[in-house]
Amino acid sequence: MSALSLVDRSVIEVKVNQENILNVKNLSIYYGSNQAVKNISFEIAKNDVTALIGPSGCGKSTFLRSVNRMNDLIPISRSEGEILYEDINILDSNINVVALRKEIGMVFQKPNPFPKSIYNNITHAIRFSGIRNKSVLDEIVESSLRKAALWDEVKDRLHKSALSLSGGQQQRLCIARTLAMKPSVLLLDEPCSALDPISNAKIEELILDLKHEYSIVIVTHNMHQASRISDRTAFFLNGDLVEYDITEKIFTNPNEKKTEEYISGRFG
Ligand SMILES: Nc1ncnc2c1ncn2[C@@H]1O[C@H](COP(=O)(O)OP(=O)(O)OP(=O)(O)O)[C@@H](O)[C@H]1O
Repeated sequence: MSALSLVDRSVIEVKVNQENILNVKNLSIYYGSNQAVKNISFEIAKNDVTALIGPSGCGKSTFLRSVNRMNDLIPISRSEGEILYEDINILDSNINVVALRKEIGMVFQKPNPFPKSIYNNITHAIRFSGIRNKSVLDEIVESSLRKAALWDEVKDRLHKSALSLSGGQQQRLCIARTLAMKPSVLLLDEPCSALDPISNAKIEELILDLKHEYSIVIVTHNMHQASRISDRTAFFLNGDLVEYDITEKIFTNPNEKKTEEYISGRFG
């Protein structure tokens, strides 16, 4: 038996005992009559990095947005099925969406800091929720920026505009802003696609660090990125979940021919 297969087995054994944080059951999502996600079911493990891959338009972002109900903002969107988070169906009409988005935070493709200071970007939502004590806010700002690996770069200019930061720093600020809400799940929609290779590497390093504390779901078009940072990978095609498995398996020995064709660059 090769050393690699021994490693694979131990990885799989650990994962089997892992707790799930999200349980997707028979989920379908429509925009008017267009069904963008087709009756998918899978479980997302706690403290894993789960990558969603697949060609453009296959439903990755639609699925990701449904996990913190961002699709609610699109009037023609509707969904069927369930996404269970701690046994609560996120899609229920009586869910407190504001509270849900604190628990399940989202970072978008393009860094979108507020046109405010670095400090105020972090504290904006927290102050809104009623926390005004300066030393508490200072502590949250420092710990969030440290977790996002940005503190050392900005600690001397917290009151400067966030827009003065580089693209990569802005994206880490957006991650820090999300972390400040103390989420348990982080949804990342192509967070590196607008960034240079060095910023990209920093975000990947950060994701690997954050997964000890958070469960992370990331949409990426970058196959190398998915294989470098994720524990499990879900391959979407035309709204179907074609295959979902341990990342190493998907990238070395997928079950489905379509998965193999996609990851080897034959389409998409
Ligand atoms: N706001 C919207 N209104 C109507 N249809 C939409 C909307 N957003 C997405 N769709 C449709 O849903 C389907 C899935 O799109 P989605 O953006 O989820 O795919 P994706 O896999 O994330 O693509 P990409 O990799 O290009 O971001 C596509 O047919 C798309 O046209």
